[in-house]
Amino acid sequence: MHFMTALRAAWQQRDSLLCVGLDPDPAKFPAHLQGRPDAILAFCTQIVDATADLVCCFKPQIAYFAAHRAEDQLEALIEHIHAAHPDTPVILDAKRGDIGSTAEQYAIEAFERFKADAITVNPYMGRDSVDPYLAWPDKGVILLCRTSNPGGSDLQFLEVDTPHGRMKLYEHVARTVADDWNASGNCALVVGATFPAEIARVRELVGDMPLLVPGIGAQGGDIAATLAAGRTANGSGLMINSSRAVLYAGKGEDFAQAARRVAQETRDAVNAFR
Ligand SMILES: O=c1ccn([C@@H]2O[C@H](COP(=O)(O)O)[C@@H](O)[C@H]2O)c(=O)[nH]1
Repeated sequence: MHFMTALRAAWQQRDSLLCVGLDPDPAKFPAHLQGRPDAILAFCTQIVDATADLVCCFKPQIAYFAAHRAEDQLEALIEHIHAAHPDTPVILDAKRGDIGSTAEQYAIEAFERFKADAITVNPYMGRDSVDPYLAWPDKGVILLCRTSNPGGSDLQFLEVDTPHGRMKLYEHVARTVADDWNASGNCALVVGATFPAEIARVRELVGDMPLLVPGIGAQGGDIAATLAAGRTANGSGLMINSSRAVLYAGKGEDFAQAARRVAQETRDAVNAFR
C-alpha cells in the first residue's frame, strides 16, 4: 500500500497523530533484559505491542540498531510490526544523503532489506541524491527541512537567493520539495516541534503535505504550539514523534505498560489541540 494512503488511514482509524520513535539504548533497558543477546528486539517488540493502537506510525532510528550490531533485530522488528500490526506504517529514520549510485543502495536497504514504508533523507546534496528514493512511488520520502536541534539554524536559517526571491534555506527546501520533487505525492518534511514558528511557515509553503515533527517529550517542544502551527484544516497532517519520553517511562518489568501510559497521555494531549 502507498505510504501516504496507509498514513491517512492510520490518522483516521486510530484517531492519533502520535509517532512512537524506537531508539533502543541498551544502557537504559530494565534490568531483566540486560545482557540478553536479543534484548533490543525484545524491548522494542514489547513497546510496539503495548502502543500500536495509539499511534499513526512507528519510527525506528537505525543508528540505535547499527551501533550494537543489531541490524538483524531491526529486520525482525519491522517484520513483526508488519505481521502483528499490518496497518501501521514504519518510517526508517536513517537521514541518508549521498550521490545517486550510493543512494540507490540505501533505498534498496531501506525498502527491500528492512521493508520500511518510508525513509528520512537529507536533501542537502540535491535532487539527484534524492531521486533513487523518489523512484519508489509507494514509499514515503521524508526530507529534513527545519530540524529540531539548536544547530539546525547554522545552515537551515541562512538567507539564500532563489528563483522565488530571497528566503531562508529551509523555506527553499520546503518550496522545492512541494513544487518539484513531489510528483508522486510521496514526499513529507521533517520540521522540529522546538520551532513552532517555522512549522507554521512550512505549512504555509507546502499546503497539506505531511510533516514529521520530532521534538516533543525529551526535547521539550510545546504540543499546543506545534498543533496550532502545523495541523491541516481537517486536524491532521502531522506525525508527532516522541521517543525517549515513551520508551523509558518505566524502568521495571512493567516498562511496556509505563510506555503505554505515556503514549496515551501524549496522544490525548495532541488530540486536545486538533
Ligand atoms: O530534526 C530532527 C530529526 C530527527 N530527530 C529524531 O527524532 C527522535 C527524537 O527523539 P526524542 O527522544 O523524542 O527526543 C530521534 O530519533 C532523533 O534522531 C530529531 O530529534 N530531530
